[in-house]
Amino acid sequence: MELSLTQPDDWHLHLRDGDLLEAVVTHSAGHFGRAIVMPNLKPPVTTTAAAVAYRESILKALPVNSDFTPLMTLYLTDNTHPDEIKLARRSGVVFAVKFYPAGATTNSQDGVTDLFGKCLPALEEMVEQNMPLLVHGEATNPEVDIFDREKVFIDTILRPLIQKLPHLKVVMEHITTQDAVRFVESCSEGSVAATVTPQHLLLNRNALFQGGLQPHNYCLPVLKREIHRQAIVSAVTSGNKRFFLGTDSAPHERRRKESTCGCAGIYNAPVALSAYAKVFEEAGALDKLEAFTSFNGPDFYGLPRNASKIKLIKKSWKVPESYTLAAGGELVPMFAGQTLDWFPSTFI
Ligand SMILES: NC(=O)N[C@@H](CC(=O)O)C(=O)O
Ligand SMILES: [Zn+2]
Ligand SMILES: [Zn+2]
Repeated sequence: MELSLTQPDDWHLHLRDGDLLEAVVTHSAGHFGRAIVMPNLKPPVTTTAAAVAYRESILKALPVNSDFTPLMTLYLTDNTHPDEIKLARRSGVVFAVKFYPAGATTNSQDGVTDLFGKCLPALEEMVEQNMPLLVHGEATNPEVDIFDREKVFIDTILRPLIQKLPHLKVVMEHITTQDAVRFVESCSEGSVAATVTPQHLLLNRNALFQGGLQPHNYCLPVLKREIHRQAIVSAVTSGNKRFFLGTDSAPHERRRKESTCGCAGIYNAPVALSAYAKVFEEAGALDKLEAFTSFNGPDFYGLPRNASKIKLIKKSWKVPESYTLAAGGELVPMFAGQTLDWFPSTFI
């Protein structure tokens, strides 16, 4: 059996820079037509000039003949000036602005400390420019239980934000809870949407502790209870246009994952399409897969759907145990060493 799909895009991707960029970009470019590239580098991509330069280095790292298109983002800070948003829109290469609450996740130290106090002028300009705000939706108050951070963020930041700026386009990234599903479903289509990762569709929090601590299953927002996983699966397989593919593929070297203070992030780019196909197949909803992978994202962003197609072939393949980096070191992918059922062929 095989499926032919309009070429998918990845609406949430970490490509990093330097050696890591060289190592990972081929995996994303092999399957996806475009990707929204996250700006949480060190230092973060806070200006259009930096986004343009980062885009150049991504294009340089691509295999020859690849027509993969990176869609760049700006990293919102307390000091982002509305003029920077205008510049971003005018550049034609920046497609969204990313809101990291300061301290919420990897490289978020320079993120926002007070959205309503500091960022309203920039957000109002984003409404003007029809520039989406992409949100890492977790409360950062250390007293909030880590498993409740998404829900508390919705109640304290996201709902008030949408009430204040109903015309702001918002993507709640990597949703992990039934609360987020309900919230997104309650908002108007075309103004609020969500991306969903393979790990939050296929794993629950038991996967963090199965047979011992499993650092390669650690990402933020952290995996949740089974009821939440099921709610997210129902949402994406229902065909609701508000949900679309965003892998959140977030490579960290093995030594940084297998460490006394391990980094958050799962490297899933090599397995993402196989993993999504598994979710839809198990839900008996393969007919809804293409909208999730290839239609809902571009429709939300107001971009054309891709013209080319890819094939997913139903045959077993073994995920490599690791990928070796040119400069030494390794990346361990999601489902390392395991067998998956759907094999993504290159473009047809
Ligand atoms: N998801 C993660 O656990 N990590 C991401 C950051 C993010 O998307 O929050 C990273 O950049 O490593
Ligand atoms: Zn995030
Ligand atoms: Zn991410």
